[in-house]
Amino acid sequence: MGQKSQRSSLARVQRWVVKVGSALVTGNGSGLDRACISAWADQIAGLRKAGRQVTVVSSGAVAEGVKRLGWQQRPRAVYQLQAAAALGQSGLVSTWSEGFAPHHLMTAQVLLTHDDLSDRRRYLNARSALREMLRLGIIPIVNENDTVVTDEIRFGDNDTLAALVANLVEAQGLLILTDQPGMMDSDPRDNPQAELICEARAGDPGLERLCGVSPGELGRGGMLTKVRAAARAARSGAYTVVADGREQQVIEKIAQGEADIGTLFVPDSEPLAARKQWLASHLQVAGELRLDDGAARALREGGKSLLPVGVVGVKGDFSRGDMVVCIDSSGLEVARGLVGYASDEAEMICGRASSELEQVLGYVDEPELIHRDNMVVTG
Ligand SMILES: Nc1ncnc2c1ncn2[C@@H]1O[C@H](COP(=O)(O)OP(=O)(O)O)[C@@H](O)[C@H]1O
Ligand SMILES: N[C@@H](CCC(=O)OP(=O)(O)O)C(=O)O
Repeated sequence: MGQKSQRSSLARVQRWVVKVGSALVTGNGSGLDRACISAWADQIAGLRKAGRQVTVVSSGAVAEGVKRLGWQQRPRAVYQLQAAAALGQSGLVSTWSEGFAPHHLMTAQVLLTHDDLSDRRRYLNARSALREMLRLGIIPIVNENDTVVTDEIRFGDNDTLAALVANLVEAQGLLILTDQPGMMDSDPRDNPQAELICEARAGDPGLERLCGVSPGELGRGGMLTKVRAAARAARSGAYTVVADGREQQVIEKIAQGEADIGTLFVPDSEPLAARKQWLASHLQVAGELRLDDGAARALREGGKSLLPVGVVGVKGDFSRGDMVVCIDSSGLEVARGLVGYASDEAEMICGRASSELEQVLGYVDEPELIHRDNMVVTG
């Protein structure tokens, strides 16, 4: 596929994660840039209005805290960074909230540590809380919980955090806004002649060599963490775009699939295949569905969705969207996937025809218990 068609796929992305770096958010450390934040909020509100979901990952807590304290430079001591982050974060989140207020959109502060995404229970909590916020039309404003992190549980940079959030909410697009037009063929701070790379393959090992060694004065990761974030986001099938957050209507243009803006990192495999791979290896299992022989065969041989009628037993306490394993009558795993109904609902509808769901539950979310797009056959 050519560049144009890949770009135009961005116009179909329904769920975005938009990450903005410290230098941008704080006008290069001179204090929260209300005009920029409000302009991004306007564009994100436009996406919401069109029925698209957006999670914001915003850096800038430390830079803003340092500015408010009147310190001349970023401190090194962890306790000073933590104090600065706590101070800056409250200003950061209230400025985002003011930006969305004219659009009557509510924001919610979400502070995460690495542990939250590596521990199964906390991972599921973070996932269901974020998905519920998106469902309710709230804009989550995510940052690392800098005030409590120690080195072992630190993401370290928000590019990594944003990619993990993209995996978590199953975003199809990750937009990383920074202070450069995109990824250049060398670090523009060392080489003013550096040229923009319009499109690259996410995960291409050659890309890392084109990244300068250190970030800007306020940033944490530089381009290297953005390139790695693109590779990570691609594992769940997401496109990544790195672009200049100061460019007029940047979010809108990218979400419309406009070419010639920023760098597009294209996932290696088709989004669905990548997502299935990720499903198979990255999510913790929350429950189990026992299938009858017909259903086990339909999944293994027919590539079909799992319908409630083929399920004979439900184990575990899970919510809609959680990962469950499907087991055949001899206890062997057949498949795993994201379940369409919570465990109490699944118990009520198992063994029933899809046409009976409304009568049993009083509503129908979808006729399948696990849609084939959300499932990977494992045995
Ligand atoms: N190949 C490259 N293309 C663009 N920027 C690069 C490249 N290599 C290194 N950089 C540096 O990365 C910086 C952006 O990263 P960083 O300072 O961490 O910003 P942010 O706060 O947006 O995350 C740029 O200002 C640039 O100097
Ligand atoms: N959590 C930190 C951000 C760290 C970070 O990654 O910054 P950046 O490289 O500017 O995205 C803060 O809010 O200050």
